[in-house]
Amino acid sequence: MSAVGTVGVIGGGAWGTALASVAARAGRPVRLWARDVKTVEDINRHHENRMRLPGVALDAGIVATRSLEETCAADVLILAVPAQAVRGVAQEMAGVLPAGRPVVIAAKGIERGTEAFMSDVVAEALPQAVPAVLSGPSFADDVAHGLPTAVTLACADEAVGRTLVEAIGYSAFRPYRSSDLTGVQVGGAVKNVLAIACGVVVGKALGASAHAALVARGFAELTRFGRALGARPETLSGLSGLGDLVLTATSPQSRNYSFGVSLGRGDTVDTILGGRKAVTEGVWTAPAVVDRAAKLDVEMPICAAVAAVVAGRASVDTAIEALLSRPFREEH
Ligand SMILES: NC(=O)C1=CN([C@@H]2O[C@H](COP(=O)(O)OP(=O)(O)OC[C@H]3O[C@@H](n4cnc5c(N)ncnc54)[C@H](O)[C@@H]3O)[C@@H](O)[C@H]2O)C=CC1
Ligand SMILES: O=C(CO)COP(=O)(O)O
Repeated sequence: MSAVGTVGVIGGGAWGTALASVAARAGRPVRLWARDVKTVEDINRHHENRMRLPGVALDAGIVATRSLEETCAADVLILAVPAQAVRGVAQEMAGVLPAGRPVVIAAKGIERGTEAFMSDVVAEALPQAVPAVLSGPSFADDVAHGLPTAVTLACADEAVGRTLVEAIGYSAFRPYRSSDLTGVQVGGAVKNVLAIACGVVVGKALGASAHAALVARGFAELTRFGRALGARPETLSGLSGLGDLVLTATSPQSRNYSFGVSLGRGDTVDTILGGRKAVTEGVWTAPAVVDRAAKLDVEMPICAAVAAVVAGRASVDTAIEALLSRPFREEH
């Protein structure tokens, strides 16, 4: 792959907007596709995404558009819509994306119904793309404000991976290269589900010891699942795995964690989701993780508890009771 000129970002949410800022800071002309007309107007007129990333001044070189074709003409694409929307958007892109273009998947989750990882969804819906995955501990707000961040960027083709790192990396946004797409996606998907569980523990005031235990046992689940899928251990304990779990499972800035805190305080799933515009990926990925893990015969009791609570099959108290009643066992 030759040097990168323009970057096209697909998705006008907080993360797409933050990544557009990153690419602009890395010196790339950026085109950002958003479905929502108000977002497009906002970015072009006011250089701000007031709906999804308020208070962040955007580089005037970022041009927003509703034309997928225009955006897909860029040298590199970043796909930053919510995980459950990736297939539909990728199918739309299929008609306009030139062959051989790298598509960096920035969504974190597993597709419901198929239990597919995002790179598999893209491989099916957008076969002409060269898939890559960007994931790691990185809140959109931090990244957009230029605070230091390190992430993992995985691509099976090493040369393309290097070019992508050069295309979007700059001093405060540091992508580490990897070829382990599976491992990177396992971390990004599972940590959101575990962050909900950790939020519940905090919302119910079960104590810092319980919170730490849940992070560690959650990481054991994430690792078991990843190993069964062929992920590399060093990926799971790296930025996109343990790194992102630590961030998301402990910070009120996280939408998944704060969703869990509200659940723990007694709010219902419908009330919490009804009151927020931003996506809470763990809610949608929890059942997909559990179904995929069952097929692999991998035990994931914390993820199963979250899936049961969000589906209304168990109350928070019943789910906690069930976890605390499990037999004692060897630690692994
Ligand atoms: N916000 C963050 O700090 C980070 C988010 N991510 C991931 O990025 C993905 C997107 O998240 P955010 O941008 O934060 O969400 P958001 O809730 O801020 O925005 C979602 C955007 O997607 C658009 N959208 C929804 N369905 C769509 C569809 N079918 N077609 C086109 N556009 C659609 C919405 O209009 C909205 O602009 C998620 O998978 C999330 O886990 C990853 C790292 C950090
Ligand atoms: O993925 C993220 C940070 O790395 C964002 O987490 P939330 O979606 O929970 O806010």
